[in-house]
Amino acid sequence: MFNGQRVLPFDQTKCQNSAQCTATFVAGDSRVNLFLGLTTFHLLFTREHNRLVSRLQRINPHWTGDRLFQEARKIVGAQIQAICFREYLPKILGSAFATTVGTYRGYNPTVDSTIANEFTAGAFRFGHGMIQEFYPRIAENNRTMPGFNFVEGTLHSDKLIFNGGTDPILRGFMQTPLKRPQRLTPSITEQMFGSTDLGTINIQRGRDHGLPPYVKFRQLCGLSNPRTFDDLSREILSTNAREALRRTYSAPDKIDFYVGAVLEDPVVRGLIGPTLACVVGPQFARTRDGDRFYFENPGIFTRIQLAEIRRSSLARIICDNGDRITQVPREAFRLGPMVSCAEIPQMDLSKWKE
Ligand code: HEM
Repeated sequence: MFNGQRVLPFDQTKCQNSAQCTATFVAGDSRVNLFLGLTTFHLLFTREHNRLVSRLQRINPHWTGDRLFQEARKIVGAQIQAICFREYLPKILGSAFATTVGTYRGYNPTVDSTIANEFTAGAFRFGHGMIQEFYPRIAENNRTMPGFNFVEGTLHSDKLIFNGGTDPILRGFMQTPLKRPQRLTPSITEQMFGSTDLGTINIQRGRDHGLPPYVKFRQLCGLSNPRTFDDLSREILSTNAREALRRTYSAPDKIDFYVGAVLEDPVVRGLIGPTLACVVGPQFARTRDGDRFYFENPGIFTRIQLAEIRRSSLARIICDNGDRITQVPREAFRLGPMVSCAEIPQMDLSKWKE
């Protein structure tokens, strides 16, 4: 506990004396302090782990500390997978979800679940286009309170601890629409990276990693092979964007994968274009199908426990682990009327009684 909040452990090396002390958290991923939103989600899932441990301890008083830790860890891993495959990916991939991820058919030991270079060095960085310039914060009873510019929210975990905790940030997220189109915002092109910028870094990283050009991915994904920049007009609708490509590249086959891919308009009911969907979807399918511990693989949980995991949701995680959240939209990733947390389904942990 710190300042009345349940927080992560502090990085002691960043606070050797009170005069030069920055509030920096440690977590399983070194990016935990990168952005207040990300820090908030690290906090939520750590709190969920501890919440599950206390509940499971009441249900199974004979379990050892180790057993409680491992069972809670297993459930949180399953909840994250459930949120990823049932709530997040369908919204990112829209109509491409069924064709690129599809239904789960059990563990397949021949599937290589490691991350593809083109996914991490290029495709999944589409998320950089989702970053917004300004994040509103919303207090209890829907009162607005000062929000923060993206850059103010980076590497500033102190703002979480001393400035209202998780809830105003979470309410702001749940009630702010996505940015469209998802172009890189000035914070990350002009402010955060000194003389370079995140778009440039992504392009250069793709080249470092030897990613083939955008047109090669189009071919692999069954799209047309463009001879002119206007041949891209089915996927890149904006004439301004095609004009900018024409000014920047000598020919369509010179376009960097990252640039062409993020300029595509989204697939039906999705948020990314067809070339990105064709790299992102199959990656998640392999991550799932080649994972013996994927939560829906028979034998990982009992059938009754699995039914409970399927009742979990990001909205429920927010209700249970925010500082004092009482209302959420039914689906945390979708704008909608705020309903009482009492209306959000929750797991019945008595199914873990032994
Ligand atoms: C919160 C704001 C974010 C910031 C400031 C940020 C910044 C960065 C930076 C500096 C890198 C390293 C680039 C390099 O050296 O190649 C990176 C990598 C990456 N980012 Fe982001 N990012 C953010 C959000 C996101 C989001 C929302 C996504 C996806 C949905 C994403 C996906 C990735 C991926 C896949 C990599 C490559 C990771 C790896 O190869 O290990 N990022 N990001």
